[in-house]
Amino acid sequence: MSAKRRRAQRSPSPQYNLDDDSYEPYVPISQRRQEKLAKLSSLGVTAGRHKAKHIQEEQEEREDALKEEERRREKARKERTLLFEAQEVQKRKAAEDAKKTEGEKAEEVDQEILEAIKSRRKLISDLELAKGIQYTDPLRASWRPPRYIRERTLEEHEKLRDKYHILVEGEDVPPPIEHFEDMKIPDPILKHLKSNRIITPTPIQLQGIPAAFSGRDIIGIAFTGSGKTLAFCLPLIMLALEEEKKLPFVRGEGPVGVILCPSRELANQTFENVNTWCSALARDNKYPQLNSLLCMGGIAMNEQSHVLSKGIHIVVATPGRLIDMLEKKRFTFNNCKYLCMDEADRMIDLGFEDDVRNIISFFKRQRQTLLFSATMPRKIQDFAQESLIKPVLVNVGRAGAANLDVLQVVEYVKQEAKMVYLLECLQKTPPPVIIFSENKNEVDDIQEYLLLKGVEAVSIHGSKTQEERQFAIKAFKSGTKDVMVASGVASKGLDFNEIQHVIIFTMPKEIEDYVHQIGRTGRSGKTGIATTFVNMNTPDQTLLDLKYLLMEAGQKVPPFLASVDDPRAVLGGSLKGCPVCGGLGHSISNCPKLEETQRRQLAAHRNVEGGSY
Ligand SMILES: Nc1ncnc2c1ncn2[C@@H]1O[C@H](COP(=O)(O)OP(=O)(O)OP(=O)(O)O)[C@@H](O)[C@H]1O
Repeated sequence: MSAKRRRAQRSPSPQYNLDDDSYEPYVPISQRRQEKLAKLSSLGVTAGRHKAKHIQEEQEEREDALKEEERRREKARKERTLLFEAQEVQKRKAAEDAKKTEGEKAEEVDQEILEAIKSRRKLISDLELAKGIQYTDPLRASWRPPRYIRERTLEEHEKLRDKYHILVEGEDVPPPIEHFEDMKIPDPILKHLKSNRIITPTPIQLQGIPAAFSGRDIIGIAFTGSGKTLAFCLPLIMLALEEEKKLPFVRGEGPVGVILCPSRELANQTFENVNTWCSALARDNKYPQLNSLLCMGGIAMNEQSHVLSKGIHIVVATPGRLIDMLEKKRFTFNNCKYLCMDEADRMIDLGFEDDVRNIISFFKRQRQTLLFSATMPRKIQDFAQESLIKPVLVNVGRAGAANLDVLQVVEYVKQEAKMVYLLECLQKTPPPVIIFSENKNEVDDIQEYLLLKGVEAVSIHGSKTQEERQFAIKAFKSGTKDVMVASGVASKGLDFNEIQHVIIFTMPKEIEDYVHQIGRTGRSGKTGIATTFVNMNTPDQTLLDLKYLLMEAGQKVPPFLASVDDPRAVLGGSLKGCPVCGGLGHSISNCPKLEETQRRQLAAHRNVEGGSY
């Protein structure tokens, strides 16, 4: 083989081998130049776009950063302003506070406490609450004042109220009526009242009775012994009479209304009054017999089975037994439309509030609600106003003021000298006399001492049996016994005839209790004396309450009492009465009643907690 042929076999020429990968076809220079140009120009545009995008992004980032910075600055500026404002407010407040007297500051604290304790549930039934029932108008009544009274002007009504020192609040208050004869009361009752020397209405009656006859809810406040019982019993008797006339009651029907009392003694006394007036009515053949039921602890219900076997018109009750009877369905409140609470401030405050709510939940229809008392602190009045429907407030004198027919004597008697001085004190007037003490043991000690000294004395307090309590009251009322020694039980509402003298052996902490206690004398327009022993053991605050009460009633203030300074006056605060208990000598922040309430609530709370284990 020639050398030329062998070279050709080992290394073939690239131009001729078409299967070789490295083969590149020939492209003319002009075409290649154009293609390069196109490639370059296309590369240039993309880079421009990328670049523009990049620039825009950078720009946006810068703007965002600027905005962020601006926001931070604004926030800081605002914070600085708020801080500044807060500092300014603080400075202003400090300056204002500096200007305020200690008294004004104390008043602010009192206001805060009052606001805090104000939040109470309205006195409406759970059923009404659940169904969202809200009555807006008072019950309709068929009674109307006589035409000539309706035709009087509002000024004439107001003049009459002024004449009797009656203050009223409320919408469309019914007119006052000066004579029982104009109230359309049935003749037999009028005659009976007359025979008991009840001839003209007292101020609470002349405004309270027309308002109640008109179907209005009432908050009635008038001093002790001013005839409130008739003012709330008579409207119920009239209502029962009207219902009975429409359709006579048969077994299982009724009652039309209920009167609630805080103690058995008071319930018993009110029941006797209602019975007397109903009997007076039934003695006249023109009128039907109205049946009333006394419903309170301590009496066997079978004693009353004869009443339960007929229709019942009126129930007078203490809360506990009433709830028991309602739960046992001995009668129902399906058609009950009158609820009255005597000594109402006590009923809807300490101790009974839950019972009252429970009782209200048995009502199935709208009712007329009446609250009566001699003492009614502002806090309770406000609460009551909220719970009633367009109530009429009838106020005779300041709520919680003492009866002006009572001569109040306050004496400083050392603790160890009290018993001996008591004997001397008993000589001031002829019997009957009531002696009050706050403490059950002290009541027993006093009675024992008096019995040893030959004084005919009986006693009542919460630890005595019902029989003992009833015996004591009967013996004292009938005049068999000259002196009754009692704890607070007997102070509220009991109407003993002709009591000449009340001796308060231990001054109660709450001034309301004092007002009720001295109110056992000076009733029904008669005068009486109240002697109160105080000494080192009587707290200054109680002495202050007493001092202001004496001043208000225009009574002599003994020097030792006059010398008790009021810290509020020293601090320059206002001397308004306490809204919780009505005491004039202290503010809410040191109210003994509030302390007592809190103590009870704490105790109740502990009991509940204890019970859950
Ligand atoms: N219009 C009247 N005229 C004369 N005496 C009356 C009149 N109304 C009631 N009384 C008599 O006055 C006395 C006191 O009445 P009542 O017990 O109703 O007073 P009160 O205002 O309820 O007192 P308290 O706040 O102490 O319960 C009773 O003996 C009663 O018979």
